[in-house]
Amino acid sequence: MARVFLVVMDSVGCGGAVDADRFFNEALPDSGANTLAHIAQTCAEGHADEGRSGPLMLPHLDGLGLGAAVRLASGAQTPGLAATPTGFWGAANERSPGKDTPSGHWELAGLPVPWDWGYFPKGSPCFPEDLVAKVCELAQTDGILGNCHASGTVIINELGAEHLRSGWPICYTSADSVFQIAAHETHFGLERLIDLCRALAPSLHAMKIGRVIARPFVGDAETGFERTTNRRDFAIAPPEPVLTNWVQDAGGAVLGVGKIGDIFTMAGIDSCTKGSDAKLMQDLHGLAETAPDGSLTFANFVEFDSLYGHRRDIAGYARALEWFDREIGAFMQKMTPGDLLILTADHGNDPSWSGTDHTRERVPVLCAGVGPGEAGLIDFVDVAATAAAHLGIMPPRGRSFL
Ligand SMILES: O=P(O)(O)O[C@H]1O[C@H](CO)[C@@H](O)[C@H]1O
Ligand SMILES: [Mn+2]
Ligand SMILES: [Mn+2]
Repeated sequence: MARVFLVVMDSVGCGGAVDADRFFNEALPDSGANTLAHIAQTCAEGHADEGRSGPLMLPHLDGLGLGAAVRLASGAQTPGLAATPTGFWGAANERSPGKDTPSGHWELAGLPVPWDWGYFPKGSPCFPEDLVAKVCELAQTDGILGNCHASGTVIINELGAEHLRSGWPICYTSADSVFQIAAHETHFGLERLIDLCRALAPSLHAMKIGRVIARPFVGDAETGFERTTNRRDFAIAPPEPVLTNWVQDAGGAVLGVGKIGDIFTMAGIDSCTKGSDAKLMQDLHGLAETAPDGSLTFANFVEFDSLYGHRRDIAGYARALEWFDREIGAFMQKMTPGDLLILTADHGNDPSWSGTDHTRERVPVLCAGVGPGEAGLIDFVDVAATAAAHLGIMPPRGRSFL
């Protein structure tokens, strides 16, 4: 019996990317950004004690080789992460010209991004007039709000009241190839927001903008505004078959957990569950019991990134890692002979860094169900090749490191 559980810890990078100097947060290059090392160092200094305390405690992940992977990737100090690995571990470098979620996931699934993504310039307005006109026509509004680079939680608090008054959608972007629309779930309407994003997506994809994202929120000016989990992403489809297709074509079931369905536009995916990370973790535990022989379970846990990395919340990120570590320890107890668990990440999002955008970093690659052993410094596509080879599939790209 062979099964693969490929689990992406969104944004849990480990520094050391060879081209970090070509990626930026505000005006600062990402060289030196290191999500895991900087969290571990801040925890050890006693400066990340909200809702937790002391050095970063990740016994299961560190036991597989997390600290060793950080040190290999970047040479950084990893206080608290000092175990001798019992898993099969390494660190992977990304080649795609992008440090966002689709770039990372496509490449982990065997397809480096074959084009340059489109981006919107800094400043305001940042969107072309014809795009703004199209939004207004589809939304039936006289204008849009935002029209700039922004953090999603900041901009709804700045413009939420104005949005309720005018009814105009809040449109913003980031350092990633995204066009995001925030709108109130009841005042603007959730379905209306999702329909608007769906209708806009083809024109934005033609500009090589990777995703149109609906960002619904609730609340009012007095109590404050808060995003809901009803986010929807309309992404460009991968232009070539990826790991999910390889497995499906070989007759295996492909079970998505979390954003995976959106990221791959359901290409090669039989079913996908959604919800908070806590709910997704229950789904993952359930799949340990039910995923069939020959299957790929492909999961993404996004809250490291969306709740803590972009918000530059070091203590929150540490809490999320410690929760995940406990859960993954319980998951490993449920694994049966022939199961391969691969834990990795899609990019960095160093919560100690300047700005609010992702950071270009290597990512840890940790395997349970095999080992112990060392994969060394590998490429993102080798993750796909390893997963495929474990299921008896000859990978068209990459090299299995097992
Ligand atoms: O600030 P928020 O809205 O969370 O946006 C973040 O989420 C986007 C999509 O994942 C990224 O491009 C980043 O800018
Ligand atoms: Mn991501
Ligand atoms: Mn992100």
